Amino acid sequence: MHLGLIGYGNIAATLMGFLAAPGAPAVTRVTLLVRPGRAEAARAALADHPAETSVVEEAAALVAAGPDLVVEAAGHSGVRDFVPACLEAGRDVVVVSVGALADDELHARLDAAARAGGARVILPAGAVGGIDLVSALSASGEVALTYRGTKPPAAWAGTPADEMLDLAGLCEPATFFTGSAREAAARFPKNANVAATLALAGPGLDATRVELVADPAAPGNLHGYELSSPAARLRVEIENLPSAGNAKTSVATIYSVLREIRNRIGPMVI
Ligand SMILES: NC(=O)C1=CN([C@@H]2O[C@H](COP(=O)(O)OP(=O)(O)OC[C@H]3O[C@@H](n4cnc5c(N)ncnc54)[C@H](OP(=O)(O)O)[C@@H]3O)[C@@H](O)[C@H]2O)C=CC1
Ligand SMILES: O=C([O-])CC(=O)C(=O)O
Repeated sequence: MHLGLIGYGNIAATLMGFLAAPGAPAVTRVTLLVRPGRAEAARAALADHPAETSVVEEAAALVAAGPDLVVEAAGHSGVRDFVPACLEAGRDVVVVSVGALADDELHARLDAAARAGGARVILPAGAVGGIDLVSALSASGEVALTYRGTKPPAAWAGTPADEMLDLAGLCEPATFFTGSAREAAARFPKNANVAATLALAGPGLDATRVELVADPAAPGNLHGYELSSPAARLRVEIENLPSAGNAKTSVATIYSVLREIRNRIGPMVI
């Protein structure tokens, strides 16, 4: 497979490591799209990678390279800047920064671009699980979903939580946000993508209730949710290991992207 990758931060670099490991999906070529001025550093970092790699700085160059699948791992602005062009050119895109779709205008733009190009936007489960059931149950009638995201204080650094709490001095759990998934995704673009994923699979961005918590005793990044529907009730608690390169991002997110790649290559999808 020829993989297109947008962004070269924690997720992309860790993913490239996974793809270099024995038994990895057969990605033989990677075209990486980075911001202008970042290409040299990315080229140097990937010099020894077993796949054939090239680094470009414009969406047109990524599209021209002809990747079989594109993965966006560049945050909400990366979705806005580069994903529409990939879709219009007929490339399916795994959008990791799902919360970007909380912007209705961008959501509609992606939808139109995908239709125009005959391509698909693939929303991975990311750091959360059970999306298959949430999505399936959304057809069963009225669905209610409440999500709680709990992370250690350091994972909320640089977010609005910084202004609301003394993160470094926190001695007990503090709930600093309650609201809709749409609001959470917009205000916490690096931490509330999971809320958007659950909402898009389930009752929608405005109906999904979200609580965000900083907890100095949290053993990792915790994602919990409760769903009730006419067909089933569901209670999920996930304890995720933060990734080494970014405390905000759980490692499971990167395995989830790897799964999307594996499912595109192998004969069986699971
Ligand atoms: N679905 C899910 O469950 C999850 C989704 N996420 C999403 O994934 C994103 C990436 O996570 P992670 O890799 O850990 O974050 P990092 O901050 O480590 O990496 C983000 C990278 O994206 C690059 N970037 C930012 N804007 C653009 C742009 N417009 N064009 C190209 N590159 C850009 C940055 O480049 P530069 O160095 O130039 O700034 C940086 O290298 C998060 O921001 C979050 O939105 C994260 C966790 C879970
Ligand atoms: O990786 C995580 O734990 C979840 C996350 O940051 C997000 O939802 O944006």
